[in-house]
Amino acid sequence: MLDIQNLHTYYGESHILHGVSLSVKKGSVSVLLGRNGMGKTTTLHSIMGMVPPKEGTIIMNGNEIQKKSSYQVSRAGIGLVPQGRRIFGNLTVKENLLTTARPVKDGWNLDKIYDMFPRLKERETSMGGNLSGGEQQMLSIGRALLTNPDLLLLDEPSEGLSPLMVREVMKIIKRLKEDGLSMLLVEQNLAMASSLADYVYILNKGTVVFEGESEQFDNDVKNKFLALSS
Ligand SMILES: Nc1ncnc2c1ncn2[C@@H]1O[C@H](COP(=O)(O)OP(=O)(O)OP(=O)(O)O)[C@@H](O)[C@H]1O
Repeated sequence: MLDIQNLHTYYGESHILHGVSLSVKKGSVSVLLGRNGMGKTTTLHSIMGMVPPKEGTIIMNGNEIQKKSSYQVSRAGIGLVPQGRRIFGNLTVKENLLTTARPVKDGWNLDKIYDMFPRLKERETSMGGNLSGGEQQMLSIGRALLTNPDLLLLDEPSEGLSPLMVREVMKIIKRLKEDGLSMLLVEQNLAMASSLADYVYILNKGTVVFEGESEQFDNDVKNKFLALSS
């Protein structure tokens, strides 16, 4: 579904991604790991056209998108749940959900989102800025789903959440996976990453230093490439 080859991305003169290649198969979850500052968010932003790459190709459903703007990438079928959630604080929950929605026959609609996240229905008229971190994460996921993406990019969805909320978010992502949604997940929470991944990539200084099936992502790999164990 998504195939990235040899991506080079810069911020001004700073060369951040050095030839990143990765892919997401239809209906599967690829997880992108790496310590802080290694280029995970930059990879997602490059895919979304927010920080366009200088070199490389990004193919989504057979079409090259590396030169498209963000709204075109969204129309090409990619949704983003951004790091830090990026909720519109001065819009209500319902407005947050509908502002970027793109209805599709038999796709996600407001009722389906409220079935999946009953808490958002209860808080429909609350301002986005007044929600808890967990509620904002639900809202951010719901907002992205309402663009009816074929592929969902999630940037550290567990960041800053309580253990209880991390489990909730994990359940939601599992359910989306069971429903067949393709996802590229950036995560620092190794337990969450391990339980959701079909395929794992590890980034180090803008280069993929490990890739493999989730079974190959064992403690040796974690210790060697992440200097962490789960
Ligand atoms: N807007 C920017 N301008 C200049 N440099 C940036 C900018 N955003 C990120 N960087 C730099 O690019 C590198 C990669 O950052 P990136 O946010 O992609 O890392 P990350 O792996 O997602 O880490 P984190 O988990 O901390 O978000 C870092 O060295 C960072 O300082």
